[in-house]
Amino acid sequence: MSGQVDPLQLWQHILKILSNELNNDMSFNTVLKPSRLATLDDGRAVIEVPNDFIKSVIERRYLNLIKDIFNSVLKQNTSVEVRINPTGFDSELVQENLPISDDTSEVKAFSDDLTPSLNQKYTFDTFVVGNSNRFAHAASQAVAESPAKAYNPFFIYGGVGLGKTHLMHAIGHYILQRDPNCKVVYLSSEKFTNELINSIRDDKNVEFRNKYRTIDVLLIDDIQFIAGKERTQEEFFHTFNALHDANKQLVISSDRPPKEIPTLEERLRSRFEWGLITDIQPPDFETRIAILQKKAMMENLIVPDDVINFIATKIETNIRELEGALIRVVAYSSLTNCPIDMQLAEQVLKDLIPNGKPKQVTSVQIVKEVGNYFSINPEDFKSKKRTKDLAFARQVAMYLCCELTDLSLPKIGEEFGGRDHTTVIHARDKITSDMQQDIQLLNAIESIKKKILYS
Ligand SMILES: Nc1ncnc2c1ncn2[C@@H]1O[C@H](COP(=O)(O)OP(=O)(O)OP(=O)(O)O)[C@@H](O)[C@H]1O
Repeated sequence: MSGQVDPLQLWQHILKILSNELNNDMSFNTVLKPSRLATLDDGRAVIEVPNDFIKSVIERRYLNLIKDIFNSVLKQNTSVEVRINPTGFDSELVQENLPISDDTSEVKAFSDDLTPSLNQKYTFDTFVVGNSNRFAHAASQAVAESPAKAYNPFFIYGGVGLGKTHLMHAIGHYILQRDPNCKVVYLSSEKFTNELINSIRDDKNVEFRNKYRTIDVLLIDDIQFIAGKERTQEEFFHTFNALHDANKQLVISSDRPPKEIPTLEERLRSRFEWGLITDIQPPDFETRIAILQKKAMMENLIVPDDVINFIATKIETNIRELEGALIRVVAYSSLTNCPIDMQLAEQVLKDLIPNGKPKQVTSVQIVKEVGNYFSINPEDFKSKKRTKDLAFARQVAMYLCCELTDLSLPKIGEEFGGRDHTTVIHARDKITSDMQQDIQLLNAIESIKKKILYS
């Protein structure tokens, strides 16, 4: 039977099943998608992947599932081997030990042809409105209804994980729904900077300018990262003017208001203040409950009210963490086959300190405990080395820094040898996702956390 199968088609089919099974875009896109079925002979499948990291993740986590799918699709016992063969894969995947581009899959920037790539989940429909975000939500809707007419620029600021990106994407979706030909571009200011640097390097300034000055709606996230980058500010200033003069909509987000962004040129600051500035505050208890209920409903999860209340009481300041806690409880229940109840929730979330993150934890303590656990020298966390074990331990440590400290993402990057904040975002999201599928990792991280918090 296997002799008649087109490996390419078969692999596409298997990937499709895997994607459904895993119900997890991030692992799928980053680990499984960059792979191919090289040969299939006599019940023996060889899968090729671009690097050792992907190989080891597939072997550790997905091999049995892949085998099962082969068996059921081919109706014969199939052995599966994973091999490294970097040729023919995207060069980024091959060079890097980590198979991931800078963007998290949650928030993909647009592709080079400026096709918007917005997270499907971030719409107005899925956004829960409460006192903390009512104004930002209403203003976002007004902007989406009448781009470049209501408020231009529209500036949203607020703390980490409070829904700024969600609202920006919702604006993008809404505008595109009404006018699919509208050129809507979403990107982070970091991406803007990187593209600018590339354009300078490749002598493509004109192309860069034309690209950004011919769009209808520019959604630019995390503008605070252009602080101190003079050339980027200069270029963004011209982009801003060109778009604004042409009556195009600009939506800008930041973790703080324009006047508090250090080393932001005055002319940019004043432009950011031309339109409407609105903030998002941490959600109140009722909104946290509503967010958890909505999330559970969207994911078809049945979570008892007392567990929802418990999570909403434990986590007050960050909606991403709120969702993360719910996911952890649900993952733990499905991995251990225990029902979701208060006992389980208390066990899974016992290390969470009420009222947000414990301020006293430092990255040094985290690196020490993670290093102890994985038998890695703390110094190595800052190094350029990227051996498999070290890279993984570093991601765990970055994840814990996001969870347990108040350090900003760029600051965490700095603590790990000057790595980019997008690397930190990737580490955080990857470990969050891995924990949902790997009970051992979940337990390991719980035990490291306990050491950090209580010893
Ligand atoms: N009001 C809300 N209703 C439903 N989900 C929300 C709401 N606010 C935030 N979220 C969810 O919380 C998570 C974090 O939100 P988002 O990424 O938009 O935060 P952010 O403010 O852009 O954070 P950062 O500063 O880290 O970029 C997302 O999954 C988002 O969908």
